[in-house]
Amino acid sequence: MDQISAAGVAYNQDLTHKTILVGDSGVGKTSLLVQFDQGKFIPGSFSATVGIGFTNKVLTVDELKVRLQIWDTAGQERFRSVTHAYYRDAQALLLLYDITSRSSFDNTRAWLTEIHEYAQDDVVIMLLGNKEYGVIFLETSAKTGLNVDEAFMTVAKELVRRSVQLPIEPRFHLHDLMEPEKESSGCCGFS
Ligand SMILES: Nc1nc2c(ncn2[C@@H]2O[C@H](COP(=O)(O)OP(=O)(O)OP(=O)(O)O)[C@@H](O)[C@H]2O)c(=O)[nH]1
Repeated sequence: MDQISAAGVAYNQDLTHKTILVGDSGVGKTSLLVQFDQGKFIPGSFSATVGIGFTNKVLTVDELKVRLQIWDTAGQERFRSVTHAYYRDAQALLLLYDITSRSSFDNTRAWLTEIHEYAQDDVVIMLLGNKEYGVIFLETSAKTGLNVDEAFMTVAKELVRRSVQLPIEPRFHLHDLMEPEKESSGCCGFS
């Protein structure tokens, strides 16, 4: 039955939205889902997903419960035909690439071609750049203005954060240089 959110949106909370993670092997699909589901990252040796499995998550959007059934697929080429079979029922697809791997980004074009071929026309598609270089990362569009303000604001915030964390302190204090106070002889004091 439809529920009305605080924002006046009618939405059936009983619906489960099939959401699929796709992308090259090793881009981090399983790791992303584990992080989202369990809030942890297990570094170490990479074991490629074989087959397909799902995790259920319920999110709250404007006070509405949104049920996601998130499928983690195997990125290896030999499992591709299995993955295609799942595209048809998907309401959302998260296409991952690894920002440290150029080939995984180049291959997103082929992934999108497959998505357009096998998935529903109105599927929600999100491109995600996973992993990190230890630098701030944002994608922008000078055309649409996407993240343009955010890019400069993010840098400005980081500059402020660093200056707050690392205040410029004098390396020594004046009183460290002064001779220890001599015992007052009483001869020269002011009274
Ligand atoms: N540094 C770093 N390593 C990551 C990140 N995400 C995943 N990894 C590592 O990348 C390797 C591959 O991650 P997986 O999550 O198994 O990749 P996958 O996309 O599920 O791979 P397939 O199952 O073969 O499709 C593992 O060694 C992870 O620990 C990340 O955000 N940062």
